[in-house]
Amino acid sequence: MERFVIKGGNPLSGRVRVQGAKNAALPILAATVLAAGTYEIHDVPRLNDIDAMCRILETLGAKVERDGHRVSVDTVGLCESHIPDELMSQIRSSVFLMGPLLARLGRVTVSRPGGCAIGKRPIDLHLKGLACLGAEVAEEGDLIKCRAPALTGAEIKLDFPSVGATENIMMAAVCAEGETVITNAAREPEIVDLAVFLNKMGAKVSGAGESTIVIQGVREMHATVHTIMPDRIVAGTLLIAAGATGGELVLDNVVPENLASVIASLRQMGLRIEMTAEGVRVKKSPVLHGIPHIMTAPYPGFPTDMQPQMITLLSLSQGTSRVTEAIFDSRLKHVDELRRMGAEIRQERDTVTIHGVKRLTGASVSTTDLRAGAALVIAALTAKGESTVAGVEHIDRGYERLDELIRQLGGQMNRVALKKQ
Ligand SMILES: CC(=O)N[C@H]1[C@@H](OP(=O)(O)OP(=O)(O)OC[C@H]2O[C@@H](n3ccc(=O)[nH]c3=O)[C@H](O)[C@@H]2O)O[C@H](CO)[C@@H](O)[C@@H]1O
Ligand SMILES: C=C(OP(=O)(O)O)C(=O)O
Repeated sequence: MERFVIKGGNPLSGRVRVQGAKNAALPILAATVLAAGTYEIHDVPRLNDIDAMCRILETLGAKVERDGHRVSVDTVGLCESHIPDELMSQIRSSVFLMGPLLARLGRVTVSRPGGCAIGKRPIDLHLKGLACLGAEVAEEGDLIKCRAPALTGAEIKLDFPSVGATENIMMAAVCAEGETVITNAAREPEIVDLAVFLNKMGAKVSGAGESTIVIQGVREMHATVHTIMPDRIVAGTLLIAAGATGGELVLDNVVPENLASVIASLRQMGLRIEMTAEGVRVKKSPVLHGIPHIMTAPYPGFPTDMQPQMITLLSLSQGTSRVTEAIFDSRLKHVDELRRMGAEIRQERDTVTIHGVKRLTGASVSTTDLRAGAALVIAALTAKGESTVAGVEHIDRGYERLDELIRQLGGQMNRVALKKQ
């Protein structure tokens, strides 16, 4: 086990190329199962979640080779349709293999997926969608067994625009007989990247990025080469880290449109953000102002994955702000930890009211999820004195070597092994 030891007070400044997106790389790696062949995927971030996905692909019979950010996956020998529980429970994205395995092998057996502990995360919409395409879904104890000798296109209206359900259904439908129409689909940019990948494989997916996605089933698909889109959440986290520490950063490999709601909020607070040819630049701002109310929402709304980092920044901004978490039912666990660092935050169910303070104070804090961890790291980078952040393994799920990056930008952050008791 490791923890981060952070000494606050240094502004983060410099230039960074933002990593490829975890939430695009994971479904795209799962999609390699759809057609036998050797895929080459570039800009895959080096993260715990990617390691876990590669282990699952190997367990299914694929060969995976990694060289830095390049991953090659050979799915010719793929034959296994059961993902063991210890692998399923390591990541949320293990669930993405259901659709592609059903399409390729006609069967799949899984248990409940893991992922960040941010509330109840049922998979009913995934299962309903697969059933609409003709899969027989049986729950036996902890196991979910799906069979579908053939999948048939269908009209599927999602009760909520779930990112994972949209992706799973898209992957199951690409080889189904006939047309599938997904309405109330999620519109996240990672869904567009997945659709681009599937279309390079020979699929016919249109409308990704909009609420209605239409998929014409095809008989044959093939392996391809792809570069993963930039990680909008990592970019947003770094913008907030620069703003909170009073630094100036240039971020390359950013698609500013994908961050529109975050950039709009940061500008409203007084941060100066400019577009560059490669991405964005954030400049020092003398004063930051609170925001009356931010509510998380499906894309293009304010992302739930940026909510914890935003609460840290608002804790250091003048005036009173409110934030409502409307996507997950237990994603405010960082609030207690930020209070221990001197933040003035009151919580009422899923809404927090924040009274900005001038400075936070170093403390020993701990995280049980990825973005809450990022929020605590940012808080520690601004705080007076030293902080320790435990739960580093959660942060490593989504941020590639965050400690090295922060040091490169002038912050004082070290990874320290916890002594065995
Ligand atoms: C690997 C990945 O891409 N993870 C992202 C994905 O997670 P994930 O795909 O799990 O998120 P969803 O969009 O599915 O979940 C959103 C909401 O829908 C509910 N729900 C979802 C599925 C279902 O079958 N039934 C159901 O009720 C969830 O409990 C949650 O309240 O989108 C989330 C919302 O933007 C992000 O926070 C995660 O970073
Ligand atoms: C919640 C997240 O990830 P996951 O869905 O993989 O748990 C996240 O990336 O913030």
